[in-house]
Amino acid sequence: MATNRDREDEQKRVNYVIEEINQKAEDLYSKSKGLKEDVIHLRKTFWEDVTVNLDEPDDVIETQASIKQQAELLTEREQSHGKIDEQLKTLKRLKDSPYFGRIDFIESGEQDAEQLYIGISSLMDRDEENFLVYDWRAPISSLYYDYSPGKAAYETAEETVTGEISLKRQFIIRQGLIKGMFDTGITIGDELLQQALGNNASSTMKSIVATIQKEQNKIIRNERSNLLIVQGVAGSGKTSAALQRIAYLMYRYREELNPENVVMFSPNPLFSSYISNVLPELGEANVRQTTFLNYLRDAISEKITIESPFEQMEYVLTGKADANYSARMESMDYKSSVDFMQVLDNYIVELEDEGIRFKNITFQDRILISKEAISKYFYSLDPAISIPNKMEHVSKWLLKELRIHQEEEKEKDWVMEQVELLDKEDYLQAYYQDQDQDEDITMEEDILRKEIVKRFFARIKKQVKQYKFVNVLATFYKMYTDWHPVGSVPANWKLISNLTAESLSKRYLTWEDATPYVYFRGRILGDNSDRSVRHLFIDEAQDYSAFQYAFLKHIFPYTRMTLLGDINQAIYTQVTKENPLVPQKEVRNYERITLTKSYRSTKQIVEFTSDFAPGEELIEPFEREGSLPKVVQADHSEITSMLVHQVEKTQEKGNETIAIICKTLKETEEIYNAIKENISVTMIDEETYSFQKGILVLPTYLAKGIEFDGVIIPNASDQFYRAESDRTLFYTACTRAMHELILIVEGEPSPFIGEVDENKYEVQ
Ligand SMILES: Nc1ncnc2c1ncn2[C@@H]1O[C@H](COP(=O)(O)OP(=O)(O)OP(=O)(O)O)[C@@H](O)[C@H]1O
Repeated sequence: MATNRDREDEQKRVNYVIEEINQKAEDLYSKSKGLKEDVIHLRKTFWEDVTVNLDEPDDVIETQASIKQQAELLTEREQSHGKIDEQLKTLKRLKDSPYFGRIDFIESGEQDAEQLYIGISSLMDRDEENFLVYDWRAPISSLYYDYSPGKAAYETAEETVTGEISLKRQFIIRQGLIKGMFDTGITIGDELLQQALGNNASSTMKSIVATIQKEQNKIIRNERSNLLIVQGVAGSGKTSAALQRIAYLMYRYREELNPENVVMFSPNPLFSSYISNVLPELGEANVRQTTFLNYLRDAISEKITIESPFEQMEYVLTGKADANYSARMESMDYKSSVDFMQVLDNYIVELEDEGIRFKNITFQDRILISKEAISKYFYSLDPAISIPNKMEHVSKWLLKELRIHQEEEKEKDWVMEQVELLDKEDYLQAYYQDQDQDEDITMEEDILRKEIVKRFFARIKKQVKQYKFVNVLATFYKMYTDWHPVGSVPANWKLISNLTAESLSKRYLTWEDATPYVYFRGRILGDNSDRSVRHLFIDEAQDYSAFQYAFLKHIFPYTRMTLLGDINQAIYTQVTKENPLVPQKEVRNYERITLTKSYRSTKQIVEFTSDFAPGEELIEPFEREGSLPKVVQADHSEITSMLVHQVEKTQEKGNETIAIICKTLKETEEIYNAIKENISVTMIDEETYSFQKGILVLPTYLAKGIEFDGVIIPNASDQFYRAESDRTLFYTACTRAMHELILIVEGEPSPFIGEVDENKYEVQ
């Protein structure tokens, strides 16, 4: 146990460190000021210090060299200034809270313990001799996360260092003052973690560096695996681990990795903004964050509408009355499988001989090069050439043909009409430009005609370079109208084909067709496989289909992947089959880490939700006490007033953010309209990018990955959550709660509540 004396000593050290920080900051500041003045001066006098002489070729070269030298000097000063700015920012962060942990470590063979203080960034003393603070990502800092006092070891690049930890101490330091200090024994739990988890939810996620747990540390520091699969129960810190892992990798590979090399797929835009503070809080820039939907939208770059996964979900949940419901469900199932990729591949093989659709190249409503001619040229090429390479040949051929057309167009009457519309400046510019390029052309009119046609053809040429002459959508459409896959197809294949063709004819891709289409497009036009991406993180990985995984592997063949998810929260039921989170033989060369401890919710909530969790995985609560979940019975007429009453009661207990989580968007809108007159409430939909503390109403699929102080399920009756397929939704909704969970039931409660041991909740 730390004594008062210890605390005084520690505060003295904090004061000393802050003094050092102040001193360093001051030194840096004056250096920075000097540099800033240098930069301003250099910019002002740039030309004065350059010798400009353009008389002779040699002089020109000398002038260039002189400019280059001056520019380099300026860049170097600017960069140093930028670096100092970064250092000053880090010092500012350290000044508030220089560190959060201390380890006393006696290395094997040594006599004395070394005191290591651990914080978000490393800090040397003024003389740059001793570490006052170690960066939490330094190899030695892993001691703090992996061990309690006693025997311990850590890995460096060269060796394993063994020894003994004689003291492990945690701190809460704010504004330079120690607010809390705990010594961790072998058996004592993590008090800092207790405190952190007991706080209210915030509208943005926080970093967890002070309290990373051993299992999480394995994920964060994993450097071996090309594919790291993390199956973790709800609230086990998967997203947190992913973000600290990014910060770790950025530190570890600082020289080679920059934020553009790391991509993170998030479940929805709200989630993206929810997590966007973590990396900056750790002193790192945010990496490329997107949703898979947006990624596909960008990849298509055509005027085609893509259904969002949420719209698909809404259909699955509310579209049962549709006559084509079962066919569509079958279609989703079929198109989510890897087998479907094989179907596309078979179709593509046939396209090598015939069937690719092209578009006419037109100009002013005249066909310059017909689609038939393009097709003929395409299929006359050597069959051994791949389809995308043939496209390249076609593109080059078209550009050549266009040049001939351009020559012909030049002589036509419309060109002269356009020449007359040119303003004076364009006129002169065109004249001089062409004179520079081609001295033979002396006739002014000819020059201007040429310029006009060039301008008009520029757009067509650009489109040809982008392979816009290929009608990918029509070729894809034909797969459903003029072709039949070999092998087994779903029973409703005819109907599925008709439905798909119908939506394609409206330039609409359902979510289940979107990835297959992007894959197909890439196989025809050439994939723009993104080699700049070195690390791909996929959060909520249980919601991706086997097809989508196969596609991602195809697009990012050399990228290291970290998949994080929870099979219990697989709300898109058709995708769980063949999901990499489910252990299986086929996935090779991967490492799998399982997280079983749930940190988000109180022990009472975790014990309640575990009883109806869909899977068999072990779920362990973190020992944080709270009140029992409440099941509140209400008549139809009093549902709204009961909901409002429960919200108010939950607020009175000090909970700031309360989410009313509904099954569908339809239900969300109904509830929102019913209560908005009575309380101040915000509705969250697919377009919502951020939220404030307060009362929110939203569908489960948008609450994914996020947490709230209190959660109220407004319709936890068997009418809403009965089917087995509702289980993951219900589980996901309930596990969003940190401190309070209330379920309102009209009539019979959901059978999932019936599966819970009766003394794990309270009935009202
Ligand atoms: N080591 C830790 N220290 C402090 N807080 C933690 C730790 N691990 C997890 N938490 C907290 O637990 C909560 C859940 O973490 P996170 O959202 O990362 O879990 P998750 O596994 O992604 O959850 P889910 O799958 O349910 O969305 C967060 O509030 C997070 O800050």
